[in-house]
Amino acid sequence: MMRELGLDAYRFSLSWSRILPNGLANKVSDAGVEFYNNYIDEMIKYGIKPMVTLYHWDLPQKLQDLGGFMNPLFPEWFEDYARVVFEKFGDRVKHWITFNEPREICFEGYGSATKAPILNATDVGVYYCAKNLVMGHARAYYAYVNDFKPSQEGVCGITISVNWFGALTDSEEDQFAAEMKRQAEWGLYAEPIFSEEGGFPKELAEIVAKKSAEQGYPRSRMPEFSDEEKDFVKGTADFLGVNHYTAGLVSATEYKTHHPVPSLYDDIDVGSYTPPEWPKSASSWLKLAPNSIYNALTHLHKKYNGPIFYITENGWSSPPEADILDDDRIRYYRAALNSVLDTLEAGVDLRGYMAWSLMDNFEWMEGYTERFGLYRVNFSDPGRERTPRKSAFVYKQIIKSRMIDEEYEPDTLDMTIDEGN
Ligand SMILES: C[C@H]1O[C@@H](Oc2ccc([N+](=O)[O-])cc2)[C@H](O)[C@@H](O)[C@H]1O
Repeated sequence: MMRELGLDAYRFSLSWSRILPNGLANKVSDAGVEFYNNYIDEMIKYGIKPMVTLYHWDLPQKLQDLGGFMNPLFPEWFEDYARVVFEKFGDRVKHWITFNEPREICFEGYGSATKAPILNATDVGVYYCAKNLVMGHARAYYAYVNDFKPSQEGVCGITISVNWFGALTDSEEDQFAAEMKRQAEWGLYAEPIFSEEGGFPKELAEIVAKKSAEQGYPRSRMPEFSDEEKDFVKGTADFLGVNHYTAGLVSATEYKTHHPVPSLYDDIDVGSYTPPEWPKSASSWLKLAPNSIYNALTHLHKKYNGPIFYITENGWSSPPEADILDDDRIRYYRAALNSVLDTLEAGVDLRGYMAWSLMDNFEWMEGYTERFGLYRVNFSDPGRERTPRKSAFVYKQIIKSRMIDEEYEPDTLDMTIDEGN
C-alpha cells in the first residue's frame, strides 16, 4: 500500500511490551526485535523512511500495575526502554518520536478516564502524569543525543495533539479563555520543552494553585518543576510533531458543560463551540474547520521561536458502511493540504506531513466503528482484505503531481506501482 501510494516516509509505533515483555530492560525479546527489523528493512528497501514513535499508548501491564505514569520511576523505565530501541534500530531509523499525544495519555488516561488505564483521578492525575511524562521524554532525548546521535545522526522529538482553539469573540475575556484552553490542551506538555522559561504554563499554574488552596489542598494540585528540572527539560526536542485534526471557538461565559470538581476542565472553566456549518465526520470530536493547520502552526511558530515541525497525523473518519467513493475525506485532505501550503508560505519550518491513516485500524474506545483509512479494511474477512478508497487514488495523485485541487475521476486514477519506488 505504501508503494502503491508512492509514500517516501511512514510513521509507526513500537510496542514496548513486544520488545521488553516485562516492561523493564533486563529481558529483550529476540522475536520482537526481529519483527521490527523485518518491518523497517522492508520500508528502507523501497526508499520509505521510517519515523518511529516509542510510545503510542500501550504500556506493559507490569508497569501499569506499578502505577504507570504516576510512578516517580516512570522516567527511568522509559529511558531504559528508549536505549534498547535506539541501540537495536537506530542504524536505520533517523526520526524518533518519544511520545504520541501526552494529552490523550495523561488527561484521558489519568484524568477524564476515557482511555486506558481509565484512572479517575480528576483532581491531580493529569498534572502528575504530565510532569513524569515530560521528564521521561527528556531522559530519552539526552540518552539519544549523548550516546546514539553522534554515530546514528538522527533526530528526536515528541508529538503533541494540537487542535486550534481560537476565541469566540474579540473580547479580552474570550481571548484569555482561548489561551487557557490552549495551555490546558497542549501547553502543559509543549511549554516545559519548547518555551524559553520552561516549566508548566504560567497562567494555568497560577489558576490551579489558587483553586487548590481554596479547595483545601495543602499544596497546588499541579506539581512544580524545580529550576534544575526546568533547565533539564528545556530544549529537549529536535522537532515538534503535531497531530492536528480540528478546531474549536472558546468562550469565557458561553457553551460551558458540566465537569467534575476538581478537574483540569473545572480549573480552566471555559466553554467551547463548533459552528454547525463545519462538516461533521464519524467521530464526535472531529469537524472540518477552516484553515486550522495554518492557525495552529503559525501560533506555535511565533510562540516557540520557529521550531521545526512535522505534521505527524491528520485525517478524517467515516462510518464502516460509508461508500468507498469517500468524497468527504477527499474534501478534508484538500482543505488540510491547502492549509499546509499557507503555513509554508508564512515561513513556518514544516518538514513533513503524514496522513492518518494508511488503512482502517482499531480506533481505541470506538473499535472498528470509525474508519480513518485511505484503504478500507474488511475486518470480517480472515485475510483482512484491503481496498483503496477514492481518497487513496487522489492522495497518490496529489503527492505525485503536487496539484491539490485538480478533479480526478476514479477510472482515470492510476494505482500502478512506480518502479522507481
Ligand atoms: C484518530 C487518531 O487520533 C489520535 O488521537 C486523537 C484523539 C483525540 C483527538 N481530539 O482532537 O480529540 C485528536 C487525536 C491518535 O493518535 C490515533 O491513534 C488515532 O486515534
